[in-house]
Amino acid sequence: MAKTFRVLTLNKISQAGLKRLPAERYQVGDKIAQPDAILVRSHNMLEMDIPSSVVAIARAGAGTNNVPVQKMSARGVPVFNAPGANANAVKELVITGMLLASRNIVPALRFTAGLMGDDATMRKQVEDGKKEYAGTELLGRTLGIVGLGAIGRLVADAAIGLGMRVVGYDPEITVDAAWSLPSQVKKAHSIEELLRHSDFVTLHVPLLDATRNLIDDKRVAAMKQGAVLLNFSREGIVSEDAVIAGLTEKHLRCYVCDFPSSKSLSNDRIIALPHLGASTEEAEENCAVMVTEQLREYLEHGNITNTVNFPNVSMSRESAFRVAIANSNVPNMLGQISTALAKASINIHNMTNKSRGEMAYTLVDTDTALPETLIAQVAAIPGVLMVRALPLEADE
Ligand SMILES: NC(=O)C1=CN([C@@H]2O[C@H](COP(=O)(O)OP(=O)(O)OC[C@H]3O[C@@H](n4cnc5c(N)ncnc54)[C@H](O)[C@@H]3O)[C@@H](O)[C@H]2O)C=CC1
Ligand SMILES: O=C(O)C(=O)COP(=O)(O)O
Repeated sequence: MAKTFRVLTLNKISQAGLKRLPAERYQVGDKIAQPDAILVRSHNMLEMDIPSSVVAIARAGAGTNNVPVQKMSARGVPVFNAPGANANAVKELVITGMLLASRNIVPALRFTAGLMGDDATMRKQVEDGKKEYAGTELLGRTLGIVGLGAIGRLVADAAIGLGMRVVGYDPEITVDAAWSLPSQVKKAHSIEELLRHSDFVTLHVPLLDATRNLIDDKRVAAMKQGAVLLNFSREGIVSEDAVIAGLTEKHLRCYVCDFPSSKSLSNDRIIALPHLGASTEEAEENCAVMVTEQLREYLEHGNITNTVNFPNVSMSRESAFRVAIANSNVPNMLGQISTALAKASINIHNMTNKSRGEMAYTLVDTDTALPETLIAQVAAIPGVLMVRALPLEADE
């Protein structure tokens, strides 16, 4: 009988994705014990005791700072995500954020909500009061984009469409990303250069040690007088105290973010949304479909696409017997693995091996099944982190 997989969900995952895990082979739910895999969105897993049964974690979204990636790497567990699957949703909210700030929409709505009297009285209050909320236009203003990945690129495109000038900064931009950038995007050579010239600054970088407090008091001071800062990345990328000081001194006009805090709620120059960046039907479906498909390929065949800690590795199945091995990227691992197989008279039909940083991953298809004792022997090779036998089921 085909092995069934147990998948624990730590957040609500779109049904469109869950449907990709067929009930004949997958038990999915928020109470699953001893899971093979975990599906998650923003649930904080950093302090969680992750069961040893877990062989994969799938984040239905972009950022994986809520997952203990290093700990999982040491256990040979890949952490999947859904690059780009929610980028359009975030882009649309960033454009919304610029418009909310530039047109003073939040205080204007508060004013409207406080209108009283009959319609004629209200009309008079509107015409007398509206001058308080006069704003500025985006056309011709400069938008600085820090991080030109999936979201940053789309924001650049949309802003150019609205007639803005765009300057970008991303020292680690991929070749593909650079190719797909609109040619109008000017390159800044440092964050400071970008901050100096931008009327709006939007951040689209992951939260890493290198990006924590990326916008601190010095960088707030380096921003243009009257600039608007937008943070739809992560709370920790911006020093909230530095921004609040900049707002108090009227150096900054407004801070728009997706991460409310007690300080931000009491500041009327801060527009804080409840982490809504990826909360659209489309983004939730895209992310869930992408990660469940990737997860299924991995659980059933060992193939890996889109993780943050493993290389992409895929091999088509020509034999019924496959073993997947995650190991430290150190010399002679492949030698030891193939020697163990040869000594057990197992013939290798096909094999692929790739590495990424400290992690290496190998798929070996064999002509005959690997006995349990041989699997245990391979697992015991120092540096081997995870071994899984993945026989092709009769009905596949
Ligand atoms: N508010 C929300 O609901 C959402 C927030 N996010 C956040 O946005 C982040 C970015 O998402 P994507 O664009 O999809 O990721 P991505 O991986 O496609 O792009 C990130 C870009 O940041 C660049 N980068 C890294 N370090 C940098 C630095 N120090 N300075 C400048 N650039 C740097 C990378 O080279 C890459 O091009 C995610 O990691 C997540 O934290 C993502 C989706 C939804
Ligand atoms: O994809 C991301 O990085 C996000 O921040 C989206 O988070 P969510 O899936 O909406 O909890």
